[in-house]
Amino acid sequence: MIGVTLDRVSKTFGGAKGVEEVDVHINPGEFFTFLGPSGCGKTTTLRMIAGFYYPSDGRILFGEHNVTNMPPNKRNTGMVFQNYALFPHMTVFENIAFGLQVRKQGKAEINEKVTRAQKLVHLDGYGQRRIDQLSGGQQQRVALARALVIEPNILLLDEPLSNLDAKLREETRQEIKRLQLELGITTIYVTHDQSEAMSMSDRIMVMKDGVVQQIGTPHEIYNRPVNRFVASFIGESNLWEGTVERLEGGMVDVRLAPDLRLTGLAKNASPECKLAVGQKVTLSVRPEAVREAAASERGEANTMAVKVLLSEFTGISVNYMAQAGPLSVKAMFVGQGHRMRERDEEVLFTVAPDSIYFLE
Ligand SMILES: Nc1ncnc2c1ncn2[C@@H]1O[C@H](COP(=O)(O)OP(=O)(O)OP(=O)(O)O)[C@@H](O)[C@H]1O
Repeated sequence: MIGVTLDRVSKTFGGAKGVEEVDVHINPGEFFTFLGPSGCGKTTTLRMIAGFYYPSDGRILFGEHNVTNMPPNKRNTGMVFQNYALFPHMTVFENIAFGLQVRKQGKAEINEKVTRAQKLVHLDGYGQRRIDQLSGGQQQRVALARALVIEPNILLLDEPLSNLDAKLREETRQEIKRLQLELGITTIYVTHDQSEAMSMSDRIMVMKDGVVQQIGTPHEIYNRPVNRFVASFIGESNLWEGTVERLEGGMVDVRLAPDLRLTGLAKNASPECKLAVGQKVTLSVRPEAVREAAASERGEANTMAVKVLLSEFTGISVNYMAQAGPLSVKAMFVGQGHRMRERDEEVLFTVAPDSIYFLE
Protein backbone atom coordinates (compact mmCIF):
# COMPACT_ATOMS: atom_id res chain seq x y z
CA MET A 1 0.00 0.00 0.00
CA ILE A 2 1.30 3.44 -0.83
CA GLY A 3 0.11 6.97 -0.23
CA VAL A 4 -0.14 9.87 -2.66
CA THR A 5 1.15 13.37 -2.05
CA LEU A 6 0.16 16.40 -4.08
CA ASP A 7 2.69 19.11 -3.30
CA ARG A 8 1.26 22.50 -4.38
CA VAL A 9 0.04 21.10 -7.67
CA SER A 10 -1.42 23.54 -10.21
CA LYS A 11 -2.68 23.12 -13.74
CA THR A 12 -3.46 25.81 -16.28
CA PHE A 13 -4.86 25.26 -19.76
CA GLY A 14 -3.39 27.85 -22.11
CA GLY A 15 -3.57 30.53 -19.43
CA ALA A 16 -6.99 29.42 -18.13
CA LYS A 17 -7.06 28.14 -14.58
CA GLY A 18 -7.72 24.42 -14.06
CA VAL A 19 -6.63 23.86 -10.46
CA GLU A 20 -4.58 25.97 -8.10
CA GLU A 21 -2.02 24.78 -5.55
CA VAL A 22 -3.61 21.56 -4.42
CA ASP A 23 -1.69 20.46 -1.35
CA VAL A 24 -2.74 17.16 0.20
CA HIS A 25 -1.40 13.86 1.47
CA ILE A 26 -3.55 10.77 0.89
CA ASN A 27 -2.69 7.96 3.29
CA PRO A 28 -1.89 4.39 2.24
CA GLY A 29 -5.13 2.39 2.10
CA GLU A 30 -7.30 5.45 2.42
CA PHE A 31 -10.59 5.98 0.55
CA PHE A 32 -10.21 9.63 -0.43
CA THR A 33 -12.78 11.63 -2.40
CA PHE A 34 -12.55 14.79 -4.50
CA LEU A 35 -15.95 16.45 -4.22
CA GLY A 36 -17.32 19.58 -5.86
CA PRO A 37 -19.64 20.98 -8.52
CA SER A 38 -19.01 20.67 -12.25
CA GLY A 39 -15.87 22.48 -13.36
CA CYS A 40 -14.28 22.68 -9.89
CA GLY A 41 -11.16 20.80 -11.02
CA LYS A 42 -11.64 17.33 -9.55
CA THR A 43 -11.21 15.43 -12.83
CA THR A 44 -8.16 17.54 -13.75
CA THR A 45 -6.59 16.64 -10.40
CA LEU A 46 -7.35 12.93 -10.85
CA ARG A 47 -5.96 13.00 -14.38
CA MET A 48 -2.71 14.47 -13.11
CA ILE A 49 -2.44 11.58 -10.63
CA ALA A 50 -3.09 9.10 -13.45
CA GLY A 51 -0.53 10.89 -15.64
CA PHE A 52 -2.95 11.92 -18.41
CA TYR A 53 -2.12 15.56 -17.65
CA TYR A 54 1.16 16.88 -16.35
CA PRO A 55 1.04 19.63 -13.71
CA SER A 56 1.99 23.19 -14.71
CA ASP A 57 3.52 23.49 -11.27
CA GLY A 58 4.13 21.38 -8.16
CA ARG A 59 5.03 17.74 -7.54
CA ILE A 60 3.18 14.42 -7.31
CA LEU A 61 4.62 11.64 -5.16
CA PHE A 62 3.57 7.99 -4.89
CA GLY A 63 5.02 7.05 -1.52
CA GLU A 64 8.48 8.65 -1.64
CA HIS A 65 8.69 8.32 -5.39
CA ASN A 66 8.39 11.46 -7.54
CA VAL A 67 6.05 10.59 -10.46
CA THR A 68 5.30 14.15 -11.61
CA ASN A 69 6.57 13.62 -15.15
CA MET A 70 6.19 9.85 -15.41
CA PRO A 71 3.98 8.55 -18.25
CA PRO A 72 0.68 6.92 -17.22
CA ASN A 73 1.62 3.33 -18.15
CA LYS A 74 4.56 3.43 -15.71
CA ARG A 75 2.53 4.52 -12.69
CA ASN A 76 0.65 1.30 -11.99
CA THR A 77 -2.70 2.96 -11.32
CA GLY A 78 -6.05 1.35 -12.15
CA MET A 79 -8.64 3.74 -13.48
CA VAL A 80 -12.41 3.53 -13.94
CA PHE A 81 -13.95 6.19 -16.16
CA GLN A 82 -17.43 7.68 -16.03
CA ASN A 83 -18.37 6.03 -19.36
CA TYR A 84 -16.36 2.85 -18.48
CA ALA A 85 -14.38 3.06 -21.79
CA LEU A 86 -14.80 -0.68 -22.43
CA PHE A 87 -14.36 -2.31 -25.85
CA PRO A 88 -18.01 -3.02 -26.78
CA HIS A 89 -17.43 -5.77 -29.35
CA MET A 90 -15.04 -7.73 -27.13
CA THR A 91 -16.00 -10.23 -24.42
CA VAL A 92 -15.87 -9.62 -20.69
CA PHE A 93 -12.79 -11.83 -20.47
CA GLU A 94 -10.99 -9.99 -23.27
CA ASN A 95 -11.76 -6.62 -21.73
CA ILE A 96 -10.46 -7.60 -18.31
CA ALA A 97 -7.43 -9.37 -19.79
CA PHE A 98 -6.42 -6.39 -21.95
CA GLY A 99 -4.07 -4.70 -19.46
CA LEU A 100 -2.33 -8.00 -18.69
CA GLN A 101 -1.78 -8.75 -22.38
CA VAL A 102 -0.27 -5.30 -22.88
CA ARG A 103 2.08 -6.21 -20.03
CA LYS A 104 2.92 -9.42 -21.92
CA GLN A 105 1.96 -11.81 -19.13
CA GLY A 106 1.67 -15.56 -19.83
CA LYS A 107 -1.61 -17.20 -20.84
CA ALA A 108 -2.02 -19.31 -17.70
CA GLU A 109 -1.31 -16.34 -15.46
CA ILE A 110 -3.78 -14.16 -17.38
CA ASN A 111 -6.45 -16.87 -17.11
CA GLU A 112 -5.98 -17.17 -13.40
CA LYS A 113 -5.94 -13.42 -12.72
CA VAL A 114 -8.96 -12.66 -14.89
CA THR A 115 -10.96 -15.48 -13.28
CA ARG A 116 -10.07 -14.11 -9.85
CA ALA A 117 -11.01 -10.55 -10.87
CA GLN A 118 -14.36 -11.76 -12.28
CA LYS A 119 -15.11 -13.48 -8.97
CA LEU A 120 -14.17 -10.37 -7.05
CA VAL A 121 -16.83 -8.31 -8.83
CA HIS A 122 -19.36 -11.20 -8.91
CA LEU A 123 -19.16 -11.79 -12.64
CA ASP A 124 -18.05 -15.44 -12.59
CA GLY A 125 -19.46 -17.26 -15.60
CA TYR A 126 -19.79 -14.06 -17.66
CA GLY A 127 -16.39 -14.35 -19.37
CA GLN A 128 -17.69 -15.06 -22.85
CA ARG A 129 -20.48 -12.45 -22.85
CA ARG A 130 -19.99 -9.44 -25.08
CA ILE A 131 -20.02 -6.04 -23.40
CA ASP A 132 -23.04 -4.90 -25.41
CA GLN A 133 -24.98 -7.85 -23.93
CA LEU A 134 -24.51 -6.57 -20.36
CA SER A 135 -26.54 -4.19 -18.21
CA GLY A 136 -25.05 -0.86 -17.13
CA GLY A 137 -24.30 -2.20 -13.66
CA GLN A 138 -22.53 -5.25 -15.05
CA GLN A 139 -20.49 -3.08 -17.41
CA GLN A 140 -19.47 -0.98 -14.45
CA ARG A 141 -18.23 -4.12 -12.68
CA VAL A 142 -16.23 -5.17 -15.75
CA ALA A 143 -14.56 -1.75 -15.70
CA LEU A 144 -13.73 -2.24 -12.02
CA ALA A 145 -12.34 -5.73 -12.64
CA ARG A 146 -10.24 -4.39 -15.51
CA ALA A 147 -8.79 -1.71 -13.26
CA LEU A 148 -8.09 -4.14 -10.41
CA VAL A 149 -6.70 -7.07 -12.39
CA ILE A 150 -3.35 -5.37 -12.94
CA GLU A 151 -2.95 -5.16 -9.13
CA PRO A 152 -2.56 -1.40 -9.12
CA ASN A 153 -0.98 0.52 -6.27
CA ILE A 154 -3.72 3.10 -6.50
CA LEU A 155 -7.29 2.85 -7.72
CA LEU A 156 -8.70 5.95 -9.43
CA LEU A 157 -12.45 6.26 -9.93
CA ASP A 158 -13.94 9.12 -11.94
CA GLU A 159 -17.70 9.41 -11.28
CA PRO A 160 -18.08 5.65 -11.76
CA LEU A 161 -21.75 5.57 -10.72
CA SER A 162 -23.19 8.47 -12.66
CA ASN A 163 -24.56 6.34 -15.51
CA LEU A 164 -26.51 4.03 -13.19
CA ASP A 165 -30.09 4.46 -11.97
CA ALA A 166 -30.67 5.37 -8.33
CA LYS A 167 -31.15 1.86 -6.92
CA LEU A 168 -28.21 0.34 -8.78
CA ARG A 169 -26.07 3.30 -7.79
CA GLU A 170 -26.73 2.56 -4.13
CA GLU A 171 -25.91 -1.15 -4.55
CA THR A 172 -22.77 -0.48 -6.58
CA ARG A 173 -21.50 2.08 -4.11
CA GLN A 174 -21.68 -0.53 -1.35
CA GLU A 175 -19.97 -2.98 -3.69
CA ILE A 176 -17.08 -0.58 -4.37
CA LYS A 177 -16.70 0.10 -0.67
CA ARG A 178 -16.67 -3.65 0.09
CA LEU A 179 -13.99 -4.24 -2.55
CA GLN A 180 -11.87 -1.39 -1.29
CA LEU A 181 -12.02 -2.64 2.30
CA GLU A 182 -11.30 -6.20 1.19
CA LEU A 183 -8.28 -5.21 -0.91
CA GLY A 184 -7.12 -2.34 1.32
CA ILE A 185 -6.11 -0.41 -1.80
CA THR A 186 -5.49 3.34 -1.73
CA THR A 187 -8.51 4.71 -3.61
CA ILE A 188 -9.20 8.17 -5.01
CA TYR A 189 -12.79 8.80 -5.97
CA VAL A 190 -14.24 11.73 -7.91
CA THR A 191 -17.87 12.74 -7.54
CA HIS A 192 -20.19 15.74 -7.45
CA ASP A 193 -22.63 13.77 -5.30
CA GLN A 194 -22.23 14.68 -1.65
CA SER A 195 -24.14 11.67 -0.32
CA GLU A 196 -21.85 9.33 -2.25
CA ALA A 197 -18.82 11.13 -0.85
CA MET A 198 -20.16 11.13 2.70
CA SER A 199 -21.09 7.45 2.74
CA MET A 200 -17.93 6.02 1.17
CA SER A 201 -14.97 8.16 2.14
CA ASP A 202 -12.45 8.14 4.94
CA ARG A 203 -11.73 11.76 4.02
CA ILE A 204 -13.12 14.25 1.53
CA MET A 205 -11.50 17.17 -0.26
CA VAL A 206 -14.12 19.77 -1.20
CA MET A 207 -13.20 21.91 -4.23
CA LYS A 208 -14.64 25.01 -5.88
CA ASP A 209 -13.32 26.94 -8.90
CA GLY A 210 -10.05 24.99 -8.92
CA VAL A 211 -9.35 25.76 -5.27
CA VAL A 212 -9.48 23.37 -2.30
CA GLN A 213 -12.00 24.59 0.26
CA GLN A 214 -11.68 21.96 2.97
CA ILE A 215 -10.13 18.56 3.64
CA GLY A 216 -11.56 16.40 6.42
CA THR A 217 -13.52 13.36 7.49
CA PRO A 218 -17.20 13.30 6.49
CA HIS A 219 -17.99 14.08 10.13
CA GLU A 220 -15.69 17.14 10.23
CA ILE A 221 -16.92 18.49 6.91
CA TYR A 222 -20.55 18.07 7.89
CA ASN A 223 -20.28 19.41 11.42
CA ARG A 224 -17.50 21.95 11.03
CA PRO A 225 -17.69 23.37 7.50
CA VAL A 226 -15.12 26.13 6.98
CA ASN A 227 -17.34 28.39 4.91
CA ARG A 228 -20.80 28.96 3.45
CA PHE A 229 -19.96 27.08 0.27
CA VAL A 230 -19.06 23.88 2.13
CA ALA A 231 -21.99 24.24 4.53
CA SER A 232 -24.50 24.52 1.70
CA PHE A 233 -22.85 22.01 -0.66
CA ILE A 234 -22.68 19.22 1.94
CA GLY A 235 -26.19 18.40 3.05
CA GLU A 236 -28.82 21.01 3.80
CA SER A 237 -28.23 23.95 6.06
CA ASN A 238 -30.03 27.01 7.32
CA LEU A 239 -27.69 29.95 6.75
CA TRP A 240 -28.81 32.96 8.76
CA GLU A 241 -27.03 36.29 8.89
CA GLY A 242 -26.83 38.39 12.01
CA THR A 243 -24.70 40.67 14.16
CA VAL A 244 -22.85 39.63 17.32
CA GLU A 245 -24.45 41.47 20.23
CA ARG A 246 -22.77 39.93 23.24
CA LEU A 247 -19.80 37.67 23.85
CA GLU A 248 -19.49 36.36 27.40
CA GLY A 249 -18.52 33.18 29.24
CA GLY A 250 -18.00 31.25 26.03
CA MET A 251 -21.50 32.15 24.80
CA VAL A 252 -22.35 34.33 21.80
CA ASP A 253 -25.63 36.21 21.29
CA VAL A 254 -26.43 37.07 17.70
CA ARG A 255 -29.23 39.43 16.66
CA LEU A 256 -30.97 38.14 13.52
CA ALA A 257 -34.01 40.44 13.55
CA PRO A 258 -35.41 43.12 15.90
CA ASP A 259 -37.25 40.48 17.92
CA LEU A 260 -35.08 37.45 17.19
CA ARG A 261 -31.84 36.58 18.90
CA LEU A 262 -30.01 33.26 19.01
CA THR A 263 -27.33 32.11 21.44
CA GLY A 264 -24.55 29.72 20.52
CA LEU A 265 -21.16 28.55 21.80
CA ALA A 266 -18.12 30.64 20.83
CA LYS A 267 -16.03 27.49 20.32
CA ASN A 268 -18.30 26.44 17.45
CA ALA A 269 -16.82 28.87 14.97
CA SER A 270 -14.92 28.15 11.77
CA PRO A 271 -11.25 29.24 11.77
CA GLU A 272 -12.12 32.01 9.30
CA CYS A 273 -14.82 33.46 11.54
CA LYS A 274 -13.60 36.01 14.07
CA LEU A 275 -16.25 36.59 16.69
CA ALA A 276 -16.42 40.13 18.08
CA VAL A 277 -19.22 42.41 19.23
CA GLY A 278 -20.65 44.28 16.24
CA GLN A 279 -19.28 41.71 13.80
CA LYS A 280 -21.56 40.33 11.07
CA VAL A 281 -21.62 36.53 11.06
CA THR A 282 -23.47 33.67 9.39
CA LEU A 283 -25.10 31.02 11.53
CA SER A 284 -25.25 27.55 10.04
CA VAL A 285 -27.90 25.27 11.51
CA ARG A 286 -28.74 21.83 10.09
CA PRO A 287 -32.48 21.21 9.58
CA GLU A 288 -32.33 18.12 11.77
CA ALA A 289 -30.96 20.25 14.63
CA VAL A 290 -34.20 22.27 14.76
CA ARG A 291 -36.62 20.92 17.37
CA GLU A 292 -40.26 21.65 18.09
CA ALA A 293 -40.64 23.46 21.42
CA ALA A 294 -43.45 23.04 23.95
CA ALA A 295 -45.83 25.95 24.59
CA SER A 296 -44.19 26.36 28.01
CA GLU A 297 -40.89 27.20 26.28
CA ARG A 298 -42.32 30.32 24.60
CA GLY A 299 -40.11 33.31 25.31
CA GLU A 300 -37.11 31.19 26.32
CA ALA A 301 -33.72 31.68 24.66
CA ASN A 302 -33.48 30.30 21.10
CA THR A 303 -37.23 29.62 20.88
CA MET A 304 -38.91 31.18 17.86
CA ALA A 305 -42.51 31.34 16.70
CA VAL A 306 -42.69 30.21 13.09
CA LYS A 307 -45.41 29.97 10.50
CA VAL A 308 -45.43 26.79 8.39
CA LEU A 309 -45.13 27.48 4.66
CA LEU A 310 -44.71 23.91 3.48
CA SER A 311 -44.68 20.49 5.13
CA GLU A 312 -43.83 17.19 3.50
CA PHE A 313 -43.72 13.60 4.69
CA THR A 314 -40.90 11.55 3.12
CA GLY A 315 -41.46 8.26 4.96
CA ILE A 316 -38.37 8.78 7.10
CA SER A 317 -38.97 12.33 8.17
CA VAL A 318 -41.31 15.32 8.16
CA ASN A 319 -39.67 18.31 6.50
CA TYR A 320 -40.72 21.92 6.93
CA MET A 321 -40.17 25.23 5.25
CA ALA A 322 -41.25 27.87 7.73
CA GLN A 323 -40.93 31.58 8.36
CA ALA A 324 -39.83 33.33 11.56
CA GLY A 325 -40.19 37.05 10.84
CA PRO A 326 -37.70 37.72 8.03
CA LEU A 327 -35.99 34.35 8.54
CA SER A 328 -36.59 31.25 6.39
CA VAL A 329 -36.32 28.12 8.49
CA LYS A 330 -35.80 24.59 7.20
CA ALA A 331 -36.54 21.87 9.74
CA MET A 332 -36.52 18.09 9.64
CA PHE A 333 -38.10 15.81 12.23
CA VAL A 334 -37.19 12.15 12.12
CA GLY A 335 -39.26 9.45 13.82
CA GLN A 336 -42.86 8.61 14.49
CA GLY A 337 -43.59 10.83 17.48
CA HIS A 338 -44.07 14.03 15.54
CA ARG A 339 -47.54 15.39 14.70
CA MET A 340 -47.34 16.83 11.20
CA ARG A 341 -48.27 20.51 10.99
CA GLU A 342 -50.22 22.04 8.14
CA ARG A 343 -49.54 25.14 6.07
CA ASP A 344 -50.18 28.42 7.95
CA GLU A 345 -50.06 26.77 11.39
CA GLU A 346 -48.12 28.64 14.06
CA VAL A 347 -45.51 26.46 15.79
CA LEU A 348 -42.65 27.02 18.22
CA PHE A 349 -39.23 25.90 17.02
CA THR A 350 -36.03 25.90 19.03
CA VAL A 351 -32.35 25.36 18.36
CA ALA A 352 -29.88 24.05 20.96
CA PRO A 353 -26.92 26.44 21.46
CA ASP A 354 -24.39 23.71 20.67
CA SER A 355 -25.99 22.99 17.27
CA ILE A 356 -25.26 26.49 15.95
CA TYR A 357 -22.06 26.81 13.92
CA PHE A 358 -20.61 30.25 13.15
CA LEU A 359 -19.21 31.12 9.73
CA GLU A 360 -17.69 34.27 8.35
N1 LIG B 1 -8.39 19.89 -21.60
C1 LIG B 1 -8.79 21.07 -21.13
N2 LIG B 1 -8.59 22.21 -21.81
C2 LIG B 1 -8.98 23.40 -21.33
N3 LIG B 1 -9.60 23.58 -20.16
C3 LIG B 1 -9.85 22.47 -19.42
C4 LIG B 1 -9.47 21.16 -19.86
N4 LIG B 1 -9.84 20.27 -18.90
C5 LIG B 1 -10.44 20.98 -17.94
N5 LIG B 1 -10.44 22.31 -18.24
C6 LIG B 1 -10.97 23.39 -17.38
O1 LIG B 1 -10.47 23.22 -16.06
C7 LIG B 1 -11.48 23.45 -15.08
C8 LIG B 1 -11.69 22.21 -14.25
O2 LIG B 1 -12.27 21.19 -15.04
P1 LIG B 1 -12.50 19.71 -14.53
O3 LIG B 1 -12.97 18.87 -15.67
O4 LIG B 1 -11.34 19.24 -13.78
O5 LIG B 1 -13.70 19.91 -13.51
P2 LIG B 1 -14.59 18.83 -12.81
O6 LIG B 1 -14.73 19.31 -11.42
O7 LIG B 1 -14.05 17.48 -12.98
O8 LIG B 1 -15.96 18.97 -13.56
P3 LIG B 1 -16.92 17.84 -14.19
O9 LIG B 1 -17.60 17.20 -13.03
O10 LIG B 1 -17.87 18.66 -15.03
O11 LIG B 1 -16.05 16.93 -14.98
C9 LIG B 1 -12.71 23.87 -15.86
O12 LIG B 1 -12.78 25.27 -15.88
C10 LIG B 1 -12.47 23.31 -17.25
O13 LIG B 1 -13.13 24.08 -18.23
